[in-house]
Amino acid sequence: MRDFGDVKKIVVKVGTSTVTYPTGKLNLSRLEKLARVLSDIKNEGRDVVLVTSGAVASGLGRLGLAKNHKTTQEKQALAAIGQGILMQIYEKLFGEYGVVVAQVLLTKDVVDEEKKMLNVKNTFEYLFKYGAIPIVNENDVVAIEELEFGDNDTLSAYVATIIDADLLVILSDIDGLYTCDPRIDSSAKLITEVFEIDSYIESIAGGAGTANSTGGMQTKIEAAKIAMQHGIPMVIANGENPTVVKEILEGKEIGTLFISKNAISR
Ligand SMILES: Nc1ncnc2c1ncn2[C@@H]1O[C@H](COP(=O)(O)OP(=O)(O)O)[C@@H](O)[C@H]1O
Ligand SMILES: N[C@@H](CCC(=O)OP(=O)(O)O)C(=O)O
Repeated sequence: MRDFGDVKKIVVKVGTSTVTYPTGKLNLSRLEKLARVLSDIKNEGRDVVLVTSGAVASGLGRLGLAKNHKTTQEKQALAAIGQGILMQIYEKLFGEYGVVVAQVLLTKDVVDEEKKMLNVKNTFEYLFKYGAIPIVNENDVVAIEELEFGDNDTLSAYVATIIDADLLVILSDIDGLYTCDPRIDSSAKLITEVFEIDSYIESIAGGAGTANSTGGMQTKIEAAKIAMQHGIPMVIANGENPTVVKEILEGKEIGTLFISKNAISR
């Protein structure tokens, strides 16, 4: 039986395939549900952070370009165009529920340099004090190799550790971790709980499922490793209906839960 009733701080990550259509246009009905459920969770008295992908895809969508415009420079420029599109819709949708949002763009140096990490930590703390929902993405424009997370799955796990979250939820276009990629093998079975990332778990995690996404299950397993090392439970679930976040907090057995044995006995 899962019990997340006491969760005070939650990080929710949404992938490109959850927030945009393959055309790169925004999935408005899904974003509306996401803003509603996260506002509701905030109203319950929890601190909420949203880590959102979709900037590059939104840039593609706005310009009406094909998916193959994806050199690093193209992606950086597309992200610069798309990030504003994302923030504009979040500002509008959360605003309808009276929730203040804040844009936080991060690069990997924040986890490598103590002073920067402290600045970021303090900013999150004040945003929570102000009752805001921080909306996080990688700062793609400056994220050259040495500075980059490269994917928002590991970014969300680092954010969870920085704010000392009680739960990380990764919403994707799939129900959770399967015994192999269900897009390739229809006999794949959903794994409901993982207590340790061993070589078997690493071996079954494949790459991205859609052209606009990054990392696939591999980067979600990397995220799980980071979260588990810090004793933070993580759930991968299908973001098709974002109200699933509320159900997860209610303790429903949804998706794949990653939890270290130490965290259970705490
Ligand atoms: N073992 C696995 N279990 C589930 N999905 C897997 C697995 N291996 C690879 N995948 C792929 O990972 C995809 C989800 O990751 P990704 O495409 O990066 O989406 P997102 O944009 O949500 O991050 C799935 O659609 C699936 O095709
Ligand atoms: N920072 C990029 C997201 C990269 C990424 O990890 O995407 P995804 O695999 O869809 O979570 C963007 O906003 O387009």
